[in-house]
Amino acid sequence: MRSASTEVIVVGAGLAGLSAARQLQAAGRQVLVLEARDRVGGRTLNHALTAPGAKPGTVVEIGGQWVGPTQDRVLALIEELGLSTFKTWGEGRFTDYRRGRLRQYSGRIPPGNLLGSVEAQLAINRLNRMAREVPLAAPWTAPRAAEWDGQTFQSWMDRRLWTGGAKELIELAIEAVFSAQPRDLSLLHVLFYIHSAGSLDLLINTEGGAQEARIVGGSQRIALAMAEQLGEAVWLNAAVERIEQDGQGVTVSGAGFEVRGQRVIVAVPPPLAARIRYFPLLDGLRDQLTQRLPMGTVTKVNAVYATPFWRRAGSNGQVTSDTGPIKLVYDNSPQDGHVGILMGFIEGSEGRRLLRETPERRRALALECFARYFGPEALQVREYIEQSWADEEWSRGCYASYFPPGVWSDYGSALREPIGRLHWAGTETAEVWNGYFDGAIRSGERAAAEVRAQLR
Ligand SMILES: Cc1cc2nc3c(=O)[nH]c(=O)nc-3n(C[C@H](O)[C@H](O)[C@H](O)COP(=O)(O)OP(=O)(O)OC[C@H]3O[C@@H](n4cnc5c(N)ncnc54)[C@H](O)[C@@H]3O)c2cc1C
Repeated sequence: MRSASTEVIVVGAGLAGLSAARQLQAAGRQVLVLEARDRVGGRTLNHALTAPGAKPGTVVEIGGQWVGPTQDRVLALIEELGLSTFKTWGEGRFTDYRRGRLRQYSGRIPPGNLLGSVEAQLAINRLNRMAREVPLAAPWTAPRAAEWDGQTFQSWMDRRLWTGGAKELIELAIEAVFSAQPRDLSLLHVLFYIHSAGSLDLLINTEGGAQEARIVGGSQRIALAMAEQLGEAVWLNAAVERIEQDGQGVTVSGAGFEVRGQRVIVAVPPPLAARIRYFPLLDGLRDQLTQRLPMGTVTKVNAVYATPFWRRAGSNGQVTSDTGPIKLVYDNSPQDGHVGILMGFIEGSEGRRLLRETPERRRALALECFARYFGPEALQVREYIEQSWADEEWSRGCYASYFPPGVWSDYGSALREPIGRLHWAGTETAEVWNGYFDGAIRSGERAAAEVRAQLR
């Protein structure tokens, strides 16, 4: 039995947990991070390429990867850790595939869909305005919270959007941001998320938005660098099963380990937090909240080629499509482009539909999409990497939890509120950039500040 005693125990070595631990250690506090997996980084994960022609050590991300403007905490952390970023590849024309037609275009508006694009932009402006009315700390106190949390985003689209083109574009944006369908999401949650990021434009744009830049060496380096600084304060293969509070402190345990501390920060996604057993029992409101925060569904596909051949044809590698399973594609090649990588997302309903398919069938369907957008050269793949996040024991979905109708209104107050010696972190608890790296880091720093205020 491995055992230890410390001041603060952090459950989860994702960006939230590691940021919390880092802050506490910097403040001179004793801290121990317990991580279920045999690695740190949670929803960030680098994959070392094995494709012939790939330089040794070249990685591609199979979890989260981008950072962008206004994500100030993650950008500052990247700098503090001595890491750097590079721009997402954007030179060349965009590709749109719709109703069986392939078109390349420059600028932001896909051709042949002018009315739909104009209506979609008006809808985005309207959503941005509505979002500003949602208080980030307490979305359920928005003046129209009852109305907005009483409907799905799909109901709003059905009432407000007239053209098929606008419906398709807005639906694609929702799938891209939440890896869920408009029918799954509360309108209030969509508005909260937009305000949390700043605007829907910031959420969906590459240049000037959340997809603007990548991290040299892969995004998992942020977590790896923090874990290196924390050294022996991070225990891997330590899945927390039980958290027991008493008058003097708290005992956190799992198979083969037990740790005693003063405070605990639980920095795992809400559905995973619900799988830990708590003594005394958590109150019903908190437990029912975590029963109602499902994770999105996404499989991320990276296909490696000898060269980024689409660039020769004037394409920037970015695709929007009405035909799945991959409806969004990016050029994910390494910074120097010595091999080419196309990355596609299988999101929401498409992702759910393919969960029970064989890996061979998923691969065939994914490559069929790349070939549809970039021609038969896209079948000459040197390495194919797919990551299904719903199948991951310690994530059970991605990009993050989402709020169905009514959850913010009836349960929102239980999201961050500490319970005795328990504090809650994780990107799902963030006010700013909820669901993103930046939100995860902010949540960890907020939880660390809460704990510091309690420790004598
Ligand atoms: C495919 C994909 C693409 C994404 N794209 C982006 C992007 O481009 N930009 C962006 O900003 N964000 C992106 N995201 C979201 C981003 O990755 C997350 O918001 C962020 O990494 C969450 O960090 P976290 O620390 O809150 O949670 P996590 O990373 O989930 O960390 C939680 C940790 O807790 C551990 N854990 C769980 N249960 C237990 C337990 N019982 N005991 C011990 N440990 C436990 C887990 O193993 C994990 O390491 C993406 C995510 C995915 C999957």
